[in-house]
Amino acid sequence: MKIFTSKQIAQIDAYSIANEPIASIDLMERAATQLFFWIEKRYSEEQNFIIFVGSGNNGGDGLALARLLSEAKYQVEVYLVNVSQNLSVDCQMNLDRLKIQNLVSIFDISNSNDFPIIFDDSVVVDALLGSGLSRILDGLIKELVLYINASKAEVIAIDIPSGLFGEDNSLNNLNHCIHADHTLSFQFPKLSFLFPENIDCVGNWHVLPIGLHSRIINEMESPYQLVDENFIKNRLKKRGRFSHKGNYGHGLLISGSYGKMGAAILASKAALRSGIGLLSTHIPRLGYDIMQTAVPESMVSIDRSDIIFTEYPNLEDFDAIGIGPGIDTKHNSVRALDELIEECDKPLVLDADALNIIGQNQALKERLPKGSILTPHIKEFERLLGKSYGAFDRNTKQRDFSKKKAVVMVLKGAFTAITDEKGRCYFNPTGNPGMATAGSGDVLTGIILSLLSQGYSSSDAALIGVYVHGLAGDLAAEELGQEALIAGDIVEYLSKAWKKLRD
Ligand SMILES: NC(=O)C1=CN([C@@H]2O[C@H](COP(=O)(O)OP(=O)(O)OC[C@H]3O[C@@H](n4cnc5c(N)ncnc54)[C@H](OP(=O)(O)O)[C@@H]3O)[C@@H](O)[C@H]2O)[C@H](O)CC1
Ligand SMILES: [K+]
Repeated sequence: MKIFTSKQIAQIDAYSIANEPIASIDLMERAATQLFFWIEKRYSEEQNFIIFVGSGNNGGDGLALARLLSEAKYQVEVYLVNVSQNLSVDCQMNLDRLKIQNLVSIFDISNSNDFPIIFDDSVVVDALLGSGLSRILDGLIKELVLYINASKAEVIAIDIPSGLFGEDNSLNNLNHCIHADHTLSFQFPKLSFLFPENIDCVGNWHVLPIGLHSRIINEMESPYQLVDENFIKNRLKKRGRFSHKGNYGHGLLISGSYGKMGAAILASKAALRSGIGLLSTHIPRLGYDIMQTAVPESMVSIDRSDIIFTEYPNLEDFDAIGIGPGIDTKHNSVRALDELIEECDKPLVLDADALNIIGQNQALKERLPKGSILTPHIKEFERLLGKSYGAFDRNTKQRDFSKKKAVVMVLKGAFTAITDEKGRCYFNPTGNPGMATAGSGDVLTGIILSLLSQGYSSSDAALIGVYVHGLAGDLAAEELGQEALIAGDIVEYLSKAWKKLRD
């Protein structure tokens, strides 16, 4: 699913109104009806709703919802905060309709003495401001937002939590935005919902389709996309009946150091559980017995050093290379990585300590082979590209870097962001907080190495790898719970995850 900016969504609205065609008041009614259906499924008629309404079309949605809820016998009170004095045309029309219906008490809020008592068991609907937000909140509306946030009542935000921008919240104070339990967003999620730092504002978000025009949605370009299962399934290659292990590539994984052999084991197992034909794992000498015992399916390449990575085998023999998990950042490893980056003309995935080394040696960053995949978490990302003002800024940096260096970058976290050499950004929906556990990243590196070795392009290897890694984590968490989940479980559940994708 493409993700559009608030400006683009306004254009899509206008196009739909002109070309469906549909009157804007009827589009608002359609939106409010979808809100009503969502609420009706979850709350009994005894539930009382306090709906806070602003002066724009977001407020109009709230007023139309108030009418539909009261018609269905829900208890509803409406509080109108006439922030900019003039109501939008459709907001005014819905206010008039609500007054004519005469079932709902409507109160004005002109100062903080007018704020109602919010009981813990009320449900608050936030229809103060939507995508028309043009500046950060201040004055009465900020006070009201703080007041709502201090209550224990459940909060449902319409379209977007009031005060939150659809894209860039770098200069925003997130404490001054509504903290919703649920956000009901029309047709598309907003870009800002996909940035982990906004999670307290957005809560659980749900997309409500309102039938915006498909032609404009198909034609309008966006660099942002939210991945789904079909998107991934369509990228999978068939495994032919007559194929043999030579068809699925030979990968080289450079991983592990004294005390960190677990990283090499996890990444190797993950590669082998993701369809690779042959795997060689290059490890320091003292890890030999451990590796041969724990992962007999992998061949072993031994470093001259007992404890760290200082050299690598002839790269000619391999289809792809993965380097980083547990290699440490000692002087000789830095030198060996430097040499490898200089020489490597094979698809390459760099993770963990390989990224830390590059972060400390910025010249290496300039020499990354085109098509390389970098898989940092946020700390590693900052070491590579510096601090950011916020998630949007960070995402822009990531896209720019991918484009400038023609590399794929995977910023790991909730909604892992994958950027490609065209500056496009794909957000991954799978995964859960239980996967924030030691070794989880090593597993991802193994999966991506496996896919690269099988001949997938860098961007497909990253997209499929991140998706299946998250899916395996989700399937594992379903059975084991998030707390108990360890990286080895992600490896164990890869088989179920791949099967699900092959169904
Ligand atoms: N997506 C869809 O297809 C549909 C969306 N709908 C709903 O419409 C809103 C967007 O409505 P819009 O009227 O454009 O915007 P808002 O309701 O957010 O409000 C705009 C007014 O608020 C003022 N404003 C802006 N920022 C602030 C602020 N910080 N403090 C106070 N007031 C503010 C703004 O004033 P300006 O001075 O900036 O002009 C406007 O007066 C969307 O979110 C959906 O909920 C449709 O119902 C159906 C289709
Ligand atoms: K809102």
